[in-house]
Amino acid sequence: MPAKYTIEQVESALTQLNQNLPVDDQWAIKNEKLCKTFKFKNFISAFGWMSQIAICAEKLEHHPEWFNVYNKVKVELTTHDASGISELDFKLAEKMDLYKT
Ligand SMILES: C[C@H](O)[C@H](O)[C@H]1CNC2=NC(N)=NC(=O)C2=N1
Repeated sequence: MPAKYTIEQVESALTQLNQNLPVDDQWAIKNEKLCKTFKFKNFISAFGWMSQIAICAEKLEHHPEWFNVYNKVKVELTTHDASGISELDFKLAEKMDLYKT
């Protein structure tokens, strides 16, 4: 079972995750979750990306909380088994950025 990250571990991993992202495309911690809203050109692009991430999530055995409306996907990552943020949330976040064109 993944261990819940300490505040220091979250801060450090967040800095690393955001280091190559523009200021308007960064991950943030909100309500103890790793959050970002992804915007696409239309619904098909958003849903295509979600399908790719669904395969990643299955491989990682770690699943996102996300909310899609048309071309936007609001993502809130947390590890239910750890009651907080863990390494798996950062792994999934990396995949999300990687598959976002
Ligand atoms: C057995 C299975 O691996 C676990 O239930 C996984 C599934 N996906 C999960 N996803 C998330 N976000 N948190 C979890 O704790 C979690 N647990």
